[in-house]
Amino acid sequence: MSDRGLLLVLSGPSGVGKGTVCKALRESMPDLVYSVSATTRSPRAGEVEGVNYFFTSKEDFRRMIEQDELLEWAEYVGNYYGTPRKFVEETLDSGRDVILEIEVQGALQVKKKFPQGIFLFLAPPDLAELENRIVGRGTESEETIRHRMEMARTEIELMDQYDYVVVNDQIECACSRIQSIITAEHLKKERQIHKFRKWLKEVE
Ligand SMILES: Nc1ncnc2c1ncn2[C@@H]1O[C@H](COP(=O)(O)OP(=O)(O)OP(=O)(O)O)[C@@H](O)[C@H]1O
Ligand SMILES: Nc1nc2c(ncn2[C@@H]2O[C@H](COP(=O)(O)O)[C@@H](O)[C@H]2O)c(=O)[nH]1
Repeated sequence: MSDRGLLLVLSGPSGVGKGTVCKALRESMPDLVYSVSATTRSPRAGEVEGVNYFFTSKEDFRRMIEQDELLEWAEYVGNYYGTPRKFVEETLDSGRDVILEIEVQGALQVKKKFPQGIFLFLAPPDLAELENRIVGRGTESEETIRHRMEMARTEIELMDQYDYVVVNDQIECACSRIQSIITAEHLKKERQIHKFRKWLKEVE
């Protein structure tokens, strides 16, 4: 039993609002550390290297896979996305909580390797609203939107593999639901550590 930080995995279909909710959450919980992913996708207008993503060539991404530098990775709608392992492990070891904002295939890989993580599925109020949000963001071509919506139907079927499903109806509500979950998980962990220390004393 250790005092490592909590690993939080925020996942869900494209356009549901993961990035938006995660930003609001980090503003209200400034100690929460965001894991910046690597991707082979091209930057969108306004995206900054090392802040939004580490923008990487396919060749470098393959090298990272071969050298086991990624905690998880997935091919999603024609691009690769992955979580740099070392940063996550070092941050958790330092006792701080880390949040990953990743798609579903990757989240389920993390769950296998790291079952003590907290897995949150951010769900849209309904599919029509999800499509409105992806279209409204104005970053994707019609073909990519179609492909991401197809992925969304499969992803939503996997939501019962998560610890929590949080509906993103309103940003502030979704954010405060996640904050309550994090607080409850911290209390749970403290109780477990307390019980473990008590047990250690008894066997000493
Ligand atoms: N609760 C909400 N109500 C209305 N619009 C929202 C809500 N949450 C997010 N949005 C809007 O939906 C769009 C998609 O949000 P966002 O980019 O955060 O989604 P995402 O899940 O991170 O997408 P992706 O997986 O493609 O990166 C944005 O334009 C955002 O402003
Ligand atoms: N499996 C992973 N998925 C990731 C990671 N970083 C981001 N993502 C997810 O990919 C899709 C598409 O992202 P976009 O920025 O092109 O819209 C989205 O669901 C992201 O959350 C990662 O490291 N691993």
